[in-house]
Amino acid sequence: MVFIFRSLCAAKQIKRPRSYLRSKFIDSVRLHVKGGTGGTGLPKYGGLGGQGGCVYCCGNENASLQNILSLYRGKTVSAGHGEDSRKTKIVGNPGADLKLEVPLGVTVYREDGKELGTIDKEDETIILARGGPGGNKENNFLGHFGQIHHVRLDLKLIADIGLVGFPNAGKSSLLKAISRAKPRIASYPFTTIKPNKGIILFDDHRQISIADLPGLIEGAHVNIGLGHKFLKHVERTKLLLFIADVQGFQLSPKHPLRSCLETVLLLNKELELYNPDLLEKPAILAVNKMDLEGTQETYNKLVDSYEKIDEIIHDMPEEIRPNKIISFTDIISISALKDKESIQKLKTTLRRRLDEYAEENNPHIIEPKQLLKKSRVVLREKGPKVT
Ligand SMILES: Nc1nc2c(ncn2[C@@H]2O[C@H](COP(=O)(O)OP(=O)(O)OP(=O)(O)O)[C@@H](O)[C@H]2O)c(=O)[nH]1
Repeated sequence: MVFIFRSLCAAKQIKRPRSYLRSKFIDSVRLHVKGGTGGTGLPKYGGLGGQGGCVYCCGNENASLQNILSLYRGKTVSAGHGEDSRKTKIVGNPGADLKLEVPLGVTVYREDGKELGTIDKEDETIILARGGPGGNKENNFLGHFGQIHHVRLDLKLIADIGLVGFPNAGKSSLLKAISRAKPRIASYPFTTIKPNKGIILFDDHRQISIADLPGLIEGAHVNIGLGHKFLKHVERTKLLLFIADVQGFQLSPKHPLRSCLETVLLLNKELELYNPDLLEKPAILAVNKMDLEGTQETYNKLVDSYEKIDEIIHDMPEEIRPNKIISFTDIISISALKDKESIQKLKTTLRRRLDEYAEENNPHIIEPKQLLKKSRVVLREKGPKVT
């Protein structure tokens, strides 16, 4: 009997997924938060009870939602109670606040769906539950309970560039070649199971962040694979970098082999089905694995097809035809593994396009010469008049 039990356990052990598969990326956490109760006042001497502490969250680039979950799973996150007023200490001390450090990009929602705010910068703070007021004349010297809420912390990665591609296209290889990230690379699809973020460094110390979003496959909109689970992370990126294998993509032997053009159209369609607004973002297409033989011809054909895409799209089968076609600002051929020059070219293009995007979207960024001109005009209009 014991033998059978042990062998069953052993069998179970073998079936356990590998450690990297078990290490989950957590991008949403629910918490029960409770502000501290206010301390009791002392009516005889007019003594005031201390205010209850607050629970709040604060932005920290190095924090993760995993940490919060491991600390507070199944527990109530409570701040300290306010101190009662005593004869020797007529004004009670306030209760201790409780600070939760959260990664940048976290949006906080209350149980009623109300959005409390988003943390985009280091040290930005949102109060999750306020402490109750301490006892005073107005409340008959009885301290009040603090607020109690169920809140959801929802993380959307903040990265300048979102890397979008089907499995095995070479996303991890590109991320490794272009940035300092060390993603897992293997010759079989679905190696990447959680988003990876890397930083592209330039010689003049400019840094651009890039996020690799796994799990996107043909049919993700009907929840095949990881579905659209990670696509929410694309929403906050400024630019989309599509990556496609020049040889095309086949999900499994049961599925049709998609050509490179079909792959890009399918990616386009999956994004459209998730959120059509994503198609408005500037996008660049990188065609990967160009070191393989006979790929130049396929690449040339793809570029030609994209030039007259509005004409040929009607001949495409409906399952791969998007309603709106993304217009790529650039189509670049690369080899993430073997051609450093192509990666450098891609890096420069990404930077140029991001700079253009910043200029268009941030009117506060202006050239020094323009700034001087502007301030002269203001001075002439509003400055002291010389008579
Ligand atoms: N010949 C060639 N092979 C490449 C190139 N880039 C990536 N590969 C190979 O393609 C396979 C998949 O590469 P990954 O970087 O893991 O692809 P991925 O898109 O991250 O795959 P998932 O993790 O499944 O999403 C690996 O065997 C790589 O060695 C390239 O430029 N040339």
